[in-house]
Amino acid sequence: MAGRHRLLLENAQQLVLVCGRGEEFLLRDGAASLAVLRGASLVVGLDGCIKAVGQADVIRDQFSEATFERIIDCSGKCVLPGLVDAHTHPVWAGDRVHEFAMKLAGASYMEIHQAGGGIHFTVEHTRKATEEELFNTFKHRLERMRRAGSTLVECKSGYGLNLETELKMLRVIERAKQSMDIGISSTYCGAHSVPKGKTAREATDDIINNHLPKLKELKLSGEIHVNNIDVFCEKGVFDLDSTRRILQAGKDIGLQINFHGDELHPMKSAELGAELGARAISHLEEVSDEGITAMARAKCAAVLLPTTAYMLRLKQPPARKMLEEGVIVALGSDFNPNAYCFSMPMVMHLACVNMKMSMNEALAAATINAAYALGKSDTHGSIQTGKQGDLVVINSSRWEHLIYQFGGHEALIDYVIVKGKVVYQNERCGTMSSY
Ligand SMILES: N=CN[C@@H](CCC(=O)O)C(=O)O
Ligand SMILES: [Zn+2]
Repeated sequence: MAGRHRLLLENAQQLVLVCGRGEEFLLRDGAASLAVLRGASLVVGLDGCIKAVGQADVIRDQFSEATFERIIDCSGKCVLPGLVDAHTHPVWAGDRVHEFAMKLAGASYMEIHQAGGGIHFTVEHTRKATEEELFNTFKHRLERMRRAGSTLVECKSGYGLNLETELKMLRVIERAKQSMDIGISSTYCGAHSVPKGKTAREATDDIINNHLPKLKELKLSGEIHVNNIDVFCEKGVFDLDSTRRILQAGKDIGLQINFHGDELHPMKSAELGAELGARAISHLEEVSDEGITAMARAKCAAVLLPTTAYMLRLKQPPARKMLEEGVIVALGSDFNPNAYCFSMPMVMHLACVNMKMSMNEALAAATINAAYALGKSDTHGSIQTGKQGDLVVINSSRWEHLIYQFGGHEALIDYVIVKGKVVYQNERCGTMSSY
């Protein structure tokens, strides 16, 4: 194949496809036989999509007449799909390090929340922050996530709780979507907590009667493209009935359902999500056996958040039971002022050690399954001809080192690539060439 192409990654020791047969997700058995090529190369076209993947000599012959904007010799290195972070709260102002000290001293998440801290502390600061201030910190956080290998990130609003600030946050997310080389799935999370001065019912009515109609209007005008709707379904926050009403109203305006459920108390969130056709439910530390069965049957992804369970010393979600029962298990960093972690490699490590997932299962959960949770596994989450050229190159002959070396991702990751463009290059690989 002649012509001009964007990128050739050549002669990788391991090229981790993740899926070998175009799967939209991987269950336990699929993850066990993760698709990996050895001595392989891949080509990304000028449109940012993968054009060919195969043995290095075959690709060399097939593209002997072609030219490339960039060629990277991956001898001794591994190529993986860009990581997908299925759950983050990255737009906010204010510093809650003092609450970390309180939790270390024994205060619970909900004790701090009910005392007016937690989400409410962040809401106060986010309402006061300007859109520019929020964008600048958000941009920096996205760059740190990308530096750790994430190329598609789910980003929530939820620190406004009033229409004005929720829209301010969603505009910040939209601006990053349009201007940064990283994939973003945006989530309206106006039901992240009950705002001070309102009851849960009043907040629910405000969201359904005011927030969501405005979002629909802005979607039609093309100003803001929100993908998902989220609710913190929790004792003392939004109960099952309010959650149902809000999620259904969001689904009615075309949003995918992806919400916080069964985190601190068994709320039957999983059963509700399966009933409503939720794309994903996050947390699930307190999920019931019936909820697991319902999620598996409904192909509703479980987005597990190891850093929050670790940091709050919660009981771990029953990941092994979910995998045995055929649930699609995905991972997210849950980056937020309560769980301050940007790194999906560390999330995968914690999922293995604390949730007893295998490294294969953790990688599938942080790639194809996380993409599925965001409704994007047709374009992201595995290395396959036609999919977006989002890739991570590590300087190790075994891909598992990305999980095994806890906190080692900054030394391991040589290149992060989005749509075939190198968006991060480790300084050990020389200076970044401009396109
Ligand atoms: N549980 C609710 N929401 C976030 C925490 C948000 C915050 O504390 O600021 C979570 O997923 O853990
Ligand atoms: Zn969350």
